[in-house]
Amino acid sequence: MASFVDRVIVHATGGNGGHGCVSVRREKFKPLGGPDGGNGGDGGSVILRVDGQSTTLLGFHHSPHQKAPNGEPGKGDLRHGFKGQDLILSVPDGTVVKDRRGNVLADLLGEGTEYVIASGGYGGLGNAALSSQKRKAPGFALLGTPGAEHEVELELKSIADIALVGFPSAGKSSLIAAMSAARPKIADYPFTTLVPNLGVVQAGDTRFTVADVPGLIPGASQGKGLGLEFLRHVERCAALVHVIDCATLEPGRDPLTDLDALETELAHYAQDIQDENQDTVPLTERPRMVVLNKIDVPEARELAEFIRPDLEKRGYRVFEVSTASHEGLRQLGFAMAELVAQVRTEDEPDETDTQSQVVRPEPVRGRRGENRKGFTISREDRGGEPLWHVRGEKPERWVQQTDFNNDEAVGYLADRFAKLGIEDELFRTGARPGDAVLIGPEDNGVVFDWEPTMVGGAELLGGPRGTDLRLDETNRPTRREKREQFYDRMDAKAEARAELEAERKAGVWTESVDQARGRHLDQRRQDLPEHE
Ligand SMILES: Nc1nc2c(ncn2[C@@H]2O[C@H](COP(=O)(O)OP(=O)(O)OP(=O)(O)O)[C@@H](O)[C@H]2O)c(=O)[nH]1
Ligand SMILES: [Mg+2]
Repeated sequence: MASFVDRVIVHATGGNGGHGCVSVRREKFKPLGGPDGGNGGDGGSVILRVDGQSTTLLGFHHSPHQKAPNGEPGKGDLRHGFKGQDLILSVPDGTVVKDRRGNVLADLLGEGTEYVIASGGYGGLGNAALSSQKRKAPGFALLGTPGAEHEVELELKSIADIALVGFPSAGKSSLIAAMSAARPKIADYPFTTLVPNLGVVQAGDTRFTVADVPGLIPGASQGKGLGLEFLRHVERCAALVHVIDCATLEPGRDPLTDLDALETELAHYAQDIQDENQDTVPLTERPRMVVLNKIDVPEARELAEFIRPDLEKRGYRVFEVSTASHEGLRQLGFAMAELVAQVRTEDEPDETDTQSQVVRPEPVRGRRGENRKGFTISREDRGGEPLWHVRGEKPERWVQQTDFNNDEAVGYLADRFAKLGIEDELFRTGARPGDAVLIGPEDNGVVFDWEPTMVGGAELLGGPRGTDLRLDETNRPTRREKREQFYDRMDAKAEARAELEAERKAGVWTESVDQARGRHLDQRRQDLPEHE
């Protein structure tokens, strides 16, 4: 027996980004023509998209693992790698996406609505894109990052204007088959219908959808029969139609008891779900009608006529039909159309309902405690030694992009870290050179021995943040010292002058100081070559 598939687990893996390429242009007479390695292409994403043609999640039951293609690596001569194509998975309208803990991630309503389960990795830059004024010919390229990997649970909650509810074999599938183009399986055993069938009915100018859901039995809200598996489908329908079998020969069953049993189950279920969907009309308050089926059987017709007044007293509109002879179906169709039109005018759809939208998972950015630059540093102990744990979207991605066999690439990574301020932050939080630094998650990160020299900023090494050894070593004079030096100089000059004057007076010199300077300048002028 086919199993009831409207809840499946999907393991989605985004495609890996292609690696960037390292290449140098070759040209005749130009031995080093500059870098020309192309970029890798981004990996494809795994995306769910609501498709009106799709009615079941059965496909995922058979192939739960879905992987989008990888991006192609870049090549020389500036050829960039192709992007991996997104893998679009068609899902029925009303698919709910949950994580493995049962939290709702997205509720896909409306044709074309998308949800990205696992995004593809980034393609790596080639050495052409990495070249800059300072780094003219990079001997490295960035690696592509791996695609994201996520496991989600998909759950289908059918959306239709009207849901047919009733005991197994009441004739729900027969009814939808008689009124629409849907061709569900019909058979004389309970639980023939395992997956909901949707049919489109046209009555007059009104066109509406009807969902035929699996049969309901007492205890369903506690999980009996197919239990909650299908009560879910009723949840999204604007109106309900009770289909009641008037020809059943089962002991203990008659139309009124059946109806009570159905209402009790719905009420139980409604209570359970009401907390979740507070903005929708409660299940028990949705408009409903009663269809008494199988009146082509004489006893059934009698019974139907007999109980009709009772039902009407309870406030239901009642229709006696036979899906076999098609008796009463026309009136039923118009009554359903009326009901639908009434519901539709009551709640005009908001704009968001008609527009298809793209739902993306929350970006990793802005995690709690992260600083403005997008990373956190926390101190952990590992065997008595401190371990500085760095988390953040950027630093983690940069590590993934680095080819650790290439020193130049490692240097580039170090530059990026320093630029982001990780270096400064490590100093600030009290890390010491030689300490272990873990970047990324515990199980999948990269551990470095921290060597600030490698990263620049080595001069900060000796002292704590705010002090700089260079400052202590220099002897730039203060203003006061400068003034003192000036006076010293002046004094010395005055002394020398006085001494000279004294010597001149004593007759050691035959000319004054000024005369001597003038003579000296004349001499210099004569020595200079003539200008032409
Ligand atoms: N005589 C008669 N038999 C009917 C009529 N409608 C349905 N049946 C029969 O009732 C049986 C059950 O019909 P289904 O339409 O499969 O019933 P269902 O409510 O979809 O049942 P589940 O899918 O098991 O919940 C089938 O053998 C039908 O041929 C009717 O109007 N008259
Ligand atoms: Mg059925």
